[in-house]
Amino acid sequence: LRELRSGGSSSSVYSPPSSSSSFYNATQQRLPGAIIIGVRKGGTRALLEMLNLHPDVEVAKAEVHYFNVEEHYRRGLAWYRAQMPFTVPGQLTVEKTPGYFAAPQVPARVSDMNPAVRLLLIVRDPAERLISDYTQVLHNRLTRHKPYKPLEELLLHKGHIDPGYKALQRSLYHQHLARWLEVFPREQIHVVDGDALIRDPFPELRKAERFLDLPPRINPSNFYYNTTKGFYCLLSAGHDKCLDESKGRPHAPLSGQALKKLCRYFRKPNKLFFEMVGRSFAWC
Ligand SMILES: Nc1ncnc2c1ncn2[C@@H]1O[C@H](COP(=O)(O)OS(=O)(=O)O)[C@@H](OP(=O)(O)O)[C@H]1O
Repeated sequence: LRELRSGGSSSSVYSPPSSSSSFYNATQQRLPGAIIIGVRKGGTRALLEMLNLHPDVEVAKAEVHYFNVEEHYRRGLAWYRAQMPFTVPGQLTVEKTPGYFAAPQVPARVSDMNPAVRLLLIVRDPAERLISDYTQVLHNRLTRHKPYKPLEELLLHKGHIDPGYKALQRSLYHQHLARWLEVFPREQIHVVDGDALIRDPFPELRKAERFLDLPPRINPSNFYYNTTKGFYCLLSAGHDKCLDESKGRPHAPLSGQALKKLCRYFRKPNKLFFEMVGRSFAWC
């Protein structure tokens, strides 16, 4: 279990300070034993920060994009390991890169690193996710003073849903999951309900702890609802932390009619996804 949790260890990256303490000697950067693979805008940051409340978990603060960006992947595992936090034996290293889920080359690469690595997939209503995805791109463009088309123009072509729209494709969860299931057994992928995580994080965290074989250490008292933000924030050792303003921002508008078309479009893909994961979600 420890081997699986630590994902193997580094022998050369870290030179510990000269100390006789075996604790310091054992402090190293280790490959992740668990990865949050997506979905983009599903609540991956919230899940990572919440898992980080656990004393046996250390997380890579920034998205690593090792398996999905060629330039990073070419740098090899030593580079990947160097992006990880320092841990002591028995602690679990976790990283999150939402771009992994929909990138076709990633599942085999992750398996090459460690076929026993545990995978967390946080999903959210695919229509909401798409709108959130659009809102993020719109925001990025506006901050660079670049124009961007209204969502409806990107989403609809001659009044019908345009299957070529990238943000729509990222919401076709069954297609992406099928590629992961060619490489990993279903039991190795834990599905987190991102909508439930927003409503009440604790039950989702308890299930994630169980999946990761962690002793139950995250408690309901680690969360409080922040009425100003309209989301749960984190409480740990007297510190109070909300996610930044890019998480939980107002969504770009979409007409009721277009939303209805979108929901109808997702009906079949959603059903296929539910069959794959063996459970259903109350999505539109
Ligand atoms: N507690 C808490 N606080 C703030 N935000 C929360 C929280 N839990 C889940 N979420 C939802 O996380 C959504 C962003 O998802 P990601 O972190 O996966 O986005 S990203 O892909 O990394 O950009 C973000 O999406 P938007 O609401 O569309 O901004 C949030 O709805």
